[in-house]
Parts: sequence; C-alpha cells; structure tokens
Amino acid sequence: MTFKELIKSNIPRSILIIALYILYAIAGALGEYLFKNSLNNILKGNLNGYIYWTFIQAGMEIGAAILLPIATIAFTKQTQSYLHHIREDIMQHYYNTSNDEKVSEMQNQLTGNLKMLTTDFATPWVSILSGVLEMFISIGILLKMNWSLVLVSAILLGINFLIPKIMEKKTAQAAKKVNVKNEKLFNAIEHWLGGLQELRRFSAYGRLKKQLHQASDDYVKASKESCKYNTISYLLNGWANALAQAGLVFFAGILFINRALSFGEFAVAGSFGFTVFSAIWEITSAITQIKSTKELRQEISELRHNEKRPVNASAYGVSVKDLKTSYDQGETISYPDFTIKAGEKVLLTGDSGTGKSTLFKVLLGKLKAQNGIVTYLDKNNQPLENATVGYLPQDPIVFPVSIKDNITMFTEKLEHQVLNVVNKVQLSTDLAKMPAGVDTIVDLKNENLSGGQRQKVVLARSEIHRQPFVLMDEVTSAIDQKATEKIIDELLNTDQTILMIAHNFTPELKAKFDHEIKLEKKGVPRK
Ligand SMILES: Nc1ncnc2c1ncn2[C@@H]1O[C@H](COP(=O)(O)OP(=O)(O)OP(=O)(O)O)[C@@H](O)[C@H]1O
Repeated sequence: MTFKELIKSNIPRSILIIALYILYAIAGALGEYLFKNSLNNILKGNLNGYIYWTFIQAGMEIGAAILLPIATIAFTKQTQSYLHHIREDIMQHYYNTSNDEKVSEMQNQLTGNLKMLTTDFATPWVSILSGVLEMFISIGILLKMNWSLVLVSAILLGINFLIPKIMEKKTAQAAKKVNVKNEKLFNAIEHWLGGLQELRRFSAYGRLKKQLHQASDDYVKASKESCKYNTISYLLNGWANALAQAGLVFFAGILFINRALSFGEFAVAGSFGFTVFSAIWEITSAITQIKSTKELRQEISELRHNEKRPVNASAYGVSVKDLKTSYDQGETISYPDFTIKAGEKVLLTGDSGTGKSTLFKVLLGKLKAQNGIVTYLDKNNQPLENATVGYLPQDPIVFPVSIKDNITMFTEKLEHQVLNVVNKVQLSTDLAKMPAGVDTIVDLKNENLSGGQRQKVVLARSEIHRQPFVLMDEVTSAIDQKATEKIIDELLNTDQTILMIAHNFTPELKAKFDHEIKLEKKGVPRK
C-alpha cells in the first residue's frame, strides 16, 4: 500500500480531492489574512471598512468550513474503495496458497490490519495533504509581510522536523507488536471458542477464561505500549511546536516595535505562525504514524503479490519409493514402496499414529518428504510432473448453500447428474425425509445434516466431478454398515483411482479392493 497507489486507484476522484483541499486551504488562509485589514481599519477608526472586511473574512471561513467535510467524505470513499481491492487481493492470496489452516491469520489481515491501515496510514495522508497546503500558503503570506519572518520560521521548522525522529523506531516496533498479539488473540478465540460445546460439557469455563484472558491481556498490554509511545511522540512534537509558535510571535513583536510590520500584520503573523507550526505538527505526527505501518504495509503488499495458481495435470496413479518423512521434533516414518496404477482401488490401513494421514499430506504436496521419490502417473501409468490429486477429508466440508450446489459446487452443467450421484452415495432416502430435497439449504449453525449425511454429500461431490485419482480419509466413518457397503460397491465400480484410509472394514469389504497397504508402528512397514 503506497500513497501513489491510493491516488491511482481513482484518478478523477483524487484530482477532485486535491482540488477541494487546495480551495479549503486558500479560503482558510485568506480568512485569516484578511483579519489584518479589519484590525488596521479599527485602529484607524473606520467602522465601515472594519465591517466590510469582517464580513469578507467570515465568508471565507464559512467557505472553508463547507469545503472540509466534502473533501473528507471524498477521501474516505477513495480509501474504502482502495481497501476493498486490497481485501479482494488478500482473499485471492489465501485462495491460491495451498496451506488452508490460516483462518485466524486471514481474519487478522482482513479486519485488524486493514483497520489499522485506515487509521494509521490513509487518514494521516489527509493531515499531510491539508498540512502541506496550509503551510505553503501561510509561508507565502509571511514572505509577503517580511522575509525575515520566513527565515526565522524555517529555522524553527527544521527543529520541529528533527524532533519526531527520536521516537520513530519505538512507535514502529510497538505497532508491529500490536499486530502479532492481535493475531495471537484471534488464534486463541478460534481454537478455544471453536470447542465451546466440549468445554461446556466438561465445565471447563475456568480454562477457557484463562486462555482468552492471557491472549487478550497480551494484546491490551501491546496496545497500551503502542499508545504510550504514540503519546510521547505526540507530546514531544507538541512541545516543540508550542515553543516555535511563541518564538515567532516574539520575533514579529520585535519587527513591529522596529516598525517593520503594521499592527494588523503583527497580530496575524502570530496566527500564521500558529498555522505553519500546527501544520508541521500535524505533518510530522502523520509521518510518524505512517512510518509505523511500514512493516505491515510490506506484509500486505507481499500478500497482494498473487501468483496465479498453477493448473497442473490430474494424476491417475502414483509410485512411491524409499519414502521417509518426519515432523520437527517428531519420529521418522518410513513407508513401504508401492505403486497405484490408473483405476486401481487401494486400501490404506494401520493402527493410529502409523502415518496414514501423513502419507496423504505428502501425496497432496502439503508436507515435504525427507527421503525417497513420489512419482505421479498419467492415464498410461507414465511419470507425470506436478500433478494434482483429489482429496476427501474425514470431516466433510459443506457450505451454507443448497445440497445441490454443495454437490455441483456451482457448476450448472452438472445439475442433471445430481439425482444419479445422490442415489449412488445412498443419500436419496435421507433426502426423501427433507421437504425441499436436494434444494434443502445446509444450515451450518443448526447442523440440519447429520455427520453421515454430510459425508454422503461430499462423496456425491467427488463422484460428480470425477477427479481421476482421489485420496479418501475415512469418508464413510459416520455412515452405517449397510449403506457403507453399497457406497463402496459403487465407488469400486468406477474407473477412478482410489486410495482410501479405512478402519474397521470387514474382511469381505476389504477383499473388494485391489490391494491393501498396511502401515505398522516403529517404522517397520509391511506391505
Ligand atoms: N503436525 C504434526 N507435528 C508433529 N508430529 C505429527 C504431526 N502430525 C502427525 N504427527 C505424528 O506423526 C505420526 C503419524 O501421524 P498420522 O496422523 O499420520 O497417523 P495416522 O496413521 O493417520 O493416525 P490416525 O489413524 O489416528 O489418524 C504420529 O506419531 C503423530 O504424532
């Protein structure tokens, strides 16, 4: 996120915003400057002149007061539509990355971080824009009155610019810490509130409270620290600014005594000094705020740098040789060599913890093999590079749309096959009990589908999309024995290649598969 990008996101609106701020600054400055004429007319005892200039001045001030909110609304619109694009890019990024378990990180990026960008990046730019304009116009007016006023202002300004440097690093570090703690808080909410029912069942409110308390405490502490450094920075800037204003008024007074300024000019010089230094204060505070978001902006721009999701060919089979994997600080798991040819139906069995799910992670490219070769095969069982395989997890993922859409995944041309696949996965009897049938909307909150029904929906989805090679992780674990047997018969009757993890299958059911890969504990695999 850069200012240039923000401007470029809608150039005509950007021009309008800049024009509105220029007009606002001119109207405001003229209003102040013309006060000089009112004062000089009072000193001369000219009432008509005084009234005339006072009305002109008031007109200018009213104009400025109307222009500012219009400019602010236009700028807010610009920022929000730009953030909308960023939000879309971030969504695209998470859609494209293969690692799915990042809900809390995504939430943090889409809510907390974008909010932070609005308050600490976009809004300060308004202060900079209006501040710079006010400063230049005021300096121009001071120059018109007496060049030495500008010289003294410049020296005082230099000092004012240097002051914020003292706190810059601290405020940036503190902002980064707030971001880290915010993500941790989101993580805690996701992980602990996700299991609320279970915690209730075991009366574990104390533990829930402790976990969330800790995470929110850390976040509050980091926010407080960030606020503390921002306040110190604000105070330092403010003090330097107040001193500079007093210095300029003092110098204008000397010029008045030496008759280098009229009384009216002396009076408004102070007010222009105030405008210049207030503008500087606003600008420096805004710059500090913007700089504090540097790392955050870098992180977001990396997220926005979306690479296209590669479209890989579909695998029809796989060959595994000398495969070993291990997790950090975990045991090494060795796998037997095996080949699954196109169209074969293979069962993957083994006790808990023998590495069945880990093998799936390697085949899906989510986990790197420590040793060995995994070769995907095409239709003719020839090696294939960078191929994709389908995957059905044990916990079926359904969306809050109709059962039909959950099966077709919004591909209209597949709709005519829905009833056929619904029969194959034994979902028809379940649908018969639902008044809306396949048009029943899946209610994730009230769970209107049972675990077994959800598994059937996901199996139907896989069946209708016909991925040539699918890894299935206990996909019938919640379905009754009779229906499971019928579903397996249907699955085995297709030309799909299937590698299925299953527990507790009867010997008769197992015998229907082409072969079985049995994993054993302690890295002693047996085929
Ligand atoms: N993310 C992880 N980090 C560290 N160790 C892990 C991780 N995931 C799994 N393991 C370990 O790897 C081993 C194999 O686990 P895996 O989940 O592959 O077994 P599994 O055969 O699928 O078990 P189950 O039948 O219970 O699902 C286990 O010892 C497990 O503790």
